[in-house]
Amino acid sequence: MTIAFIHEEIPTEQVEQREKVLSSLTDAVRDLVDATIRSTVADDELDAVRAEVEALAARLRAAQLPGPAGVRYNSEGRSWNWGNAVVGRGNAVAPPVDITHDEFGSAYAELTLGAAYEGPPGMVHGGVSALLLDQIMGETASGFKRLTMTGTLTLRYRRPLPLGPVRLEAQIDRESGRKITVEARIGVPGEDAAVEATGLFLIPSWAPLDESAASWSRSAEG
Ligand SMILES: CCCCC/C=C\C/C=C\C/C=C\C/C=C\CCCC(=O)SCCNC(=O)CCNC(=O)[C@H](O)C(C)(C)COP(=O)(O)OP(=O)(O)OC[C@H]1O[C@@H](n2cnc3c(N)ncnc32)[C@H](O)[C@@H]1OP(=O)(O)O
Repeated sequence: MTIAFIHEEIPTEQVEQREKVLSSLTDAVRDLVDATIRSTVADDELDAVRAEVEALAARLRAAQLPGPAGVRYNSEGRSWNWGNAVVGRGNAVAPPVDITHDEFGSAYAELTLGAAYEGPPGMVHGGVSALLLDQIMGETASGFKRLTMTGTLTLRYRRPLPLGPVRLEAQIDRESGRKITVEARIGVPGEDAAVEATGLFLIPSWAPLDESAASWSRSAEG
């Protein structure tokens, strides 16, 4: 197994320009996903749209990475993970979340979950809540200054969470050596939590305890 960050020497300004353009495309694709789920147009119209979508995919495939997007960084300390399943700016499958880190050890996010994230009728899928919680908790544990991986995630689903606006909050509860315990919750803004989470995040034994991003390019062999 190898976990490696990719050093790519692209100026930050260029990364940010690309990210802006890519994010707009991603938003449009998310809208396409929502429109597809909720469309009631006739079957032949669905078929005509499919043909156009296939043509668009072919245009994007004109130049492709050989595999997933990975996590990349430049020597100015800018990193980008556009394929990430939760926060990837190029990933329309990812919920539209933007996490704010208050200070080291605490974070929050507010977003709206639409039809693409449904589990029980009209409710957020429990796995989507877990996905969002795992990410905000992982980022909180890491603080972007050390590599952390989810070891154990415990969730308590207290009440159904309706689709619509949601708020996530996370904070570090305690730390001991390579173990960081994070508490988090997701719910309707201003209401009691729908899901409460406790997670044990681990700094892998092969990773430094605290290090700047640049040296995380080393690999784990195991
Ligand atoms: C180049 C720079 C780029 C810059 C990028 C900037 C930022 C990007 C970086 C980070 C991003 C920020 C945040 C991350 C955001 C989101 C998080 C996403 C989270 C994930 O999506 S992540 C995928 C799911 N996750 C896994 O894929 C883990 C698979 N697994 C392993 O990789 C190993 O298993 C590991 C590493 C967990 C442990 O391995 P290890 O060798 O380090 O530790 P070892 O086994 O020796 O155990 C030492 C002590 O931990 C205890 N322990 C071990 N495992 C435990 C467990 N699972 N639960 C509870 N306790 C556990 C033992 O019981 C012992 O305890 P004691 O010392 O008390 O005996």
